[in-house]
Amino acid sequence: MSKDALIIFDTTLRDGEQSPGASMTKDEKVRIAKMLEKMRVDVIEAGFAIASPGDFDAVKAVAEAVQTSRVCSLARALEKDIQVAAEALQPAALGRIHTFIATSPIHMQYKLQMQPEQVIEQAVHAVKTARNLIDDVEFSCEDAGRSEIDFLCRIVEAAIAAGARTINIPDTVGYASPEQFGHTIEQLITRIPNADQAIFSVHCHNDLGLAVANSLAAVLKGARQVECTINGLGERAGNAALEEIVMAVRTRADIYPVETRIDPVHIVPTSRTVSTITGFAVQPNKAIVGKNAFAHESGIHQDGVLKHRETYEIMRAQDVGWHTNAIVLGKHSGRNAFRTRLQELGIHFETESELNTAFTLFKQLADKKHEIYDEDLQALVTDTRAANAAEHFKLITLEVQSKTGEIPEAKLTLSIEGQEKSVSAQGSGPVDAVYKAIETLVDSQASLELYSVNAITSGTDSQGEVTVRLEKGGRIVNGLGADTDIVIASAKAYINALNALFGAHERTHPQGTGV
Ligand SMILES: CC(=O)SCCNC(=O)CCNC(=O)[C@H](O)C(C)(C)COP(=O)(O)OP(=O)(O)OC[C@H]1O[C@@H](n2cnc3c(N)ncnc32)[C@H](O)[C@@H]1OP(=O)(O)O
Ligand SMILES: CC(C)C(=O)C(=O)O
Ligand SMILES: [Mg+2]
Repeated sequence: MSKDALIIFDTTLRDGEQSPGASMTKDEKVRIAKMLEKMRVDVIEAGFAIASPGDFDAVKAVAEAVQTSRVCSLARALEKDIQVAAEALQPAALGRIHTFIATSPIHMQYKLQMQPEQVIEQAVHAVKTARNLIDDVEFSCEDAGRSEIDFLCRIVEAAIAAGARTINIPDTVGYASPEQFGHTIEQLITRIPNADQAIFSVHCHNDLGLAVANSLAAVLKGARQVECTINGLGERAGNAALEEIVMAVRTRADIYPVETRIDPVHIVPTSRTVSTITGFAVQPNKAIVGKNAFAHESGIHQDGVLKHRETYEIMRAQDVGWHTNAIVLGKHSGRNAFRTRLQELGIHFETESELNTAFTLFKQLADKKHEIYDEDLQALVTDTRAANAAEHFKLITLEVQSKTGEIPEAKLTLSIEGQEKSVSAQGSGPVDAVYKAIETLVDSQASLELYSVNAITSGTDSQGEVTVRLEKGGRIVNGLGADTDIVIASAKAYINALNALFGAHERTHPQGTGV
């Protein structure tokens, strides 16, 4: 089936900038415009030239910087707006003036305070004025989503006759529903006698979360330009998201009879740039560009993806500019994902029982911590190996009391060669109390040469990793312990060092003395 071209009109720099707090400088607009050009966006609406001297300069700068995409400026249906837009677009290799006027009864009566006939007259005059200045003129019926169909047919026919080559039908307040909006487009295209002389475009807002659905419904009924923004940025709840439109028509080529020129590999980098410049974070579950859009945490999905990616992915992460999809280890993960990640990290267990111990420890950790990072896994492997080694000393329970103005106290139960022993001790701090309690039971006669704590990853739910170095009679041993509770990590590290000191694998300093 041969496909029609779907023109992608990006208005991140105009409607996107109308989001409160999203305004951009001239240089920022140029930076984003160059990325849009690289992505092969057909039309870039760079701003509303009459809005301010800064926006005039920005439209002009984008017009100078961009060569292969068409650059557009918005203008009310007023001569002065259109003249200023044309002036800003002077340097453009390919320019477009986009003029508009509202067509809904509520806008005409209360905002414009004009009769419908006057609105048609002003629209025609605006289109003619623009056509005298530039070849490519787009006309929009603002609030078309709430306009009467007969009036829309009349004004659009007049605008086409006046020279508009693109007719844009905006759902300005995001009121439309897909079936109804598709029907509106279908009626306009079939009822307007000169409809074949223009490309029909849609511009949908997301007040009911339907911007993309409405745009795609319109495409099915003959719209061949979609106005959209990166990350769905835009007035109020935003506009249709460019990345969703582009990937929907590409992924469901079986449904949509159109194709875009967009190179989707630039989508994620552009999304990030827009987010950084505007300070509007992308929600993690946002389609295509959200951090979780290609991430899998649950074991059944991970197992499926590892066996055959398409079981849970309808697009390739790399196609839209992600480095890769992601298998995120967490409490819902299964053995297949766990084993695969360990293999990628070069960690191999000798026996299935070691892997099982590690998996049990991993699940315990995942209950305490949202996400398990590679560093967590490495610490966990140390713990597993310690847990599987023949141990003299094993931590059974630990309770620490630490209160402002009171001396910290640790109550500890250790298994020493299979026999459980309990003790309490006080210390200058919680860790000191724990170490005194351990020594009361073990009496190792070793001296503590080093105690250090590191957060393994960032965040307050990060694991603390404790390293302890003990020295006895010239023998030096290190112990490691990791836990989300750093006092427990400290106890584990100390006991791990004691096991090394009294076990078969102690490490001796080459000189046999000191550190
Ligand atoms: C749906 C949309 O996204 S439309 C675009 C919205 N974007 C913006 O408004 C951003 C840029 N806007 C601006 O900087 C300013 O509003 C300006 C420079 C355009 C106009 O500023 P002001 O002259 O001070 O007018 P103000 O904004 O207060 O009111 C808008 C005027 O334009 C009129 N108007 C609104 N739309 C149109 C139109 N499409 N064609 C002609 N006149 C229009 C209004 O009726 C009102 O006229 P009035 O002052 O005679 O009552
Ligand atoms: C100016 C027009 C196209 C607009 O942004 C809208 O109606 O939402
Ligand atoms: Mg809009």
